[in-house]
Parts: sequence; structure tokens; C-alpha cells
Amino acid sequence: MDERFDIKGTSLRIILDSRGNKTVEATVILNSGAEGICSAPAGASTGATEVIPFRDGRAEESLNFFERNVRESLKGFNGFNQTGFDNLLKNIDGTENFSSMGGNVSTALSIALAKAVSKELGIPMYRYAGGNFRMKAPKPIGNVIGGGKHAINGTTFQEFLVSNDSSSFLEAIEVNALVHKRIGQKAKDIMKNVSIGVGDERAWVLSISDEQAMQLLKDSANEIAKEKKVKVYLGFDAAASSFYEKGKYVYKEKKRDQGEQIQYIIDAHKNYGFYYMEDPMDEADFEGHAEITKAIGKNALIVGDDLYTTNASRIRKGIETKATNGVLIKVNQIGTLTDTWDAVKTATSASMENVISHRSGETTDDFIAHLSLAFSSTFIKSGTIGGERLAKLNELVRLQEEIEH
Ligand SMILES: O=C(O)[C@@H](CO)OP(=O)(O)O
Ligand SMILES: [Mg+2]
Repeated sequence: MDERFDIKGTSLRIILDSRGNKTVEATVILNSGAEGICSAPAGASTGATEVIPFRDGRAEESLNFFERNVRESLKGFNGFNQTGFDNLLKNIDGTENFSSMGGNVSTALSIALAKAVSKELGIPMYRYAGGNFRMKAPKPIGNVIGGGKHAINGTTFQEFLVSNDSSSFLEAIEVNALVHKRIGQKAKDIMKNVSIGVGDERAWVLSISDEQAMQLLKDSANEIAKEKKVKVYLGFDAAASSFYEKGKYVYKEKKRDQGEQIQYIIDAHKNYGFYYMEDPMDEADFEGHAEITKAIGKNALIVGDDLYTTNASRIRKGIETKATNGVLIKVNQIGTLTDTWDAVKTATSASMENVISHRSGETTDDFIAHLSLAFSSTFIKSGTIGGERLAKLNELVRLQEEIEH
């Protein structure tokens, strides 16, 4: 391979994410001078089997490790060999979960390399990562009422989500944003003289029960669907592990055991028409997920996030146990583009749908917009409003013009 693609140098700096926490941004420069920059996001409700974002939990420690052990070793490596580069990162790290370097460092480097190489090739990153074939934009799915670990005193479920079937990506994100707006207006009427705010992903945080949130979502989405003449889809991310304690799902009003939780989820699907259901059970409970998928999987997408953590071997377990029919994809849960592709391919080979996702702490990096095309994701989950969320969604407005014309 010609020397244009050899890595001339890499660098790492600390920046702030949308929550004001420190994260890292990597730059990779090739011999040709082509440059790729990527910043890593951060989760709040992280899965137990995710890679470790930072060495000793601190971005500074990861930066030190990078300067001492990584930077020099990457020099001169053939950047066209993405898998080799990603494996080199794993070898330098030397642990199973990137705890020496930090998975956010490997993520930023891995994606920055893919961006630099695409630039040198003169093609967009989605073409480099996904191939030169016909592509289709995903549907946006966004958080409109939130709680869990993304908010203070919100609903027990982490996210109530909306999506719609508009084939124009611009119209689709506008419809989602209108539902967000309508919920805000209705909340103002319902909760007179009570201040309301938004959580980490700009979903409304309301002092209401989960059932009230479901009803508010349904009413608002139906109104917008009628006005805009589109079909809306309702969803949630229960992030159930975040309220699972000692064998029970702890809601504000009551506790539910495994069987009751399964029934609660099936009832939510039946009573409110939820189509998209993420992490309805604890992250260790493949069997509980499988019961839900068996009962309603023909008419609903059951998605594993904390359950799989973008890890191909966990996804294989999900396939064997028929746990879900969908998988959430987040690069920094596994740490490299190569391993993310493995996760996607493993899921796709078993006809599982993939959903690419932001993190609750984000930057304005738009790489997931590109990956959603490369991976043929069914949905992209990236909020409904807010600059760091719209950075991805607006990029897909641009990309749709390129791929569908
Ligand atoms: O659970 C999730 O799906 C994500 C994104 O919405 O949250 P976090 O980044 O906090 O893990
Ligand atoms: Mg989730």
C-alpha cells in the first residue's frame, strides 16, 4: 500500500462534553497530510460489560498513558489497515476492557483514523466504512420525556422515545421535534405553576408517573401524526438495570419481580402501542428478555443495549437464547471500529436489526451519522433537539441528499 496512508502522527487533547465533563479528542495525521479528528462521548447509564472509558476514571490519566505508551507506537503504521490499527491499540493496552488506555481514547483514535483515510481517498467516511453500494437513511428516534440516570426526579424509565415513518430525514426529525414541543406545551397545562426542565439529552423531565408519561407521549404523538400526516412510532429505553435492586425492579410506586416486570412491559406494548423497547429487563437477564421477545417480538423491536454492550460474544449469546430482535450500537462500549463492525455483522447475520446511538454525554462529533449508513441501521437514536444531538441529525439531512439522488 502506498505510503500516503502511513501514520505521520497522532495527538490527544482533553475537551468538555455536553455535561461539562472531560473527554478526549484524537487527531490522526497521515503522511499525505490528510487529517481525521474524533471526540468520544460518555454514558451515564453504562452497561456493566462496557469497556472502561478512562484509565482510573480520569481523562488526564488516559492522556498520560497515551503520551507514554501509545503515541510513538502508532507512528509509521499503515493507516489503511484499520483492523491492524485497532488490534495494535488492543495490544498496547494489554487488557480485556481497555482499562490501561481507556476505551474513549481507543474509540477516538480508531474513528479519527477512519476519517483521515476517507479524506485521503476523497470519499465520505460512510463510504469508506460501508462500501460503495446503495444506502438508505435510518429513521431518527429521539428522547422526549426522560428520567433514570439522565435526570433528577424524572420518570423511572430513562427515555420515552418517538420516531416516525417520514421518508425525508429532515421531515422526520422535524416531526420528532414537534412531538417534543407539544409535550412541553401539554406539560405546562397539566402542571400549572410547576417549573419543568430537561435532562442530559434535552428530554422533558416531569414529576409524573411512568404511566402518565406514556399517556402524554401517546396523546402528543397522535396529534402531531394527524397534523403532519405521518405514522409515528412510540418507544422507550427502560434502562432497567439502573433501577434493578436485589432481584426487584424498583419503581417510585411499587416494586416488581421478574414476572411482573415482563408483564408490565407486555402491557405497555398493548395499552400504548410501543413499538421500540430497549433494555426492558436487567442486563444479566437474557431469559426475561427472551420471554418478552417471544410474546410480542413479531410486532415490536426489543433492543439490547446494556444487555450486549456492542460486544459480539454477548450478541451471540442473545442469538442463542433468542433474547431480542434488535441491538443498540455504541462504539465506545467496545472501543474500536473493528469490534463495532463485528458486533453489527454478528447481529445482522442473525436478522437482528441494529440501532446506532449517541451517549447521554455528547460532543458535536457526527461520526454516528456516517456509521448509521455504513451499518444500514434501522434507527439512529440521537435525541430530538440540542446542538450536540442535531450535529448528527443535520449531517444525515446532508448525507441523504448524496445517497438518495
Ligand atoms: O442508555 C442509553 O441508551 C444511552 C443513550 O441514550 O444512555 P447513556 O449514554 O447514559 O448510556
Ligand atoms: Mg440504553
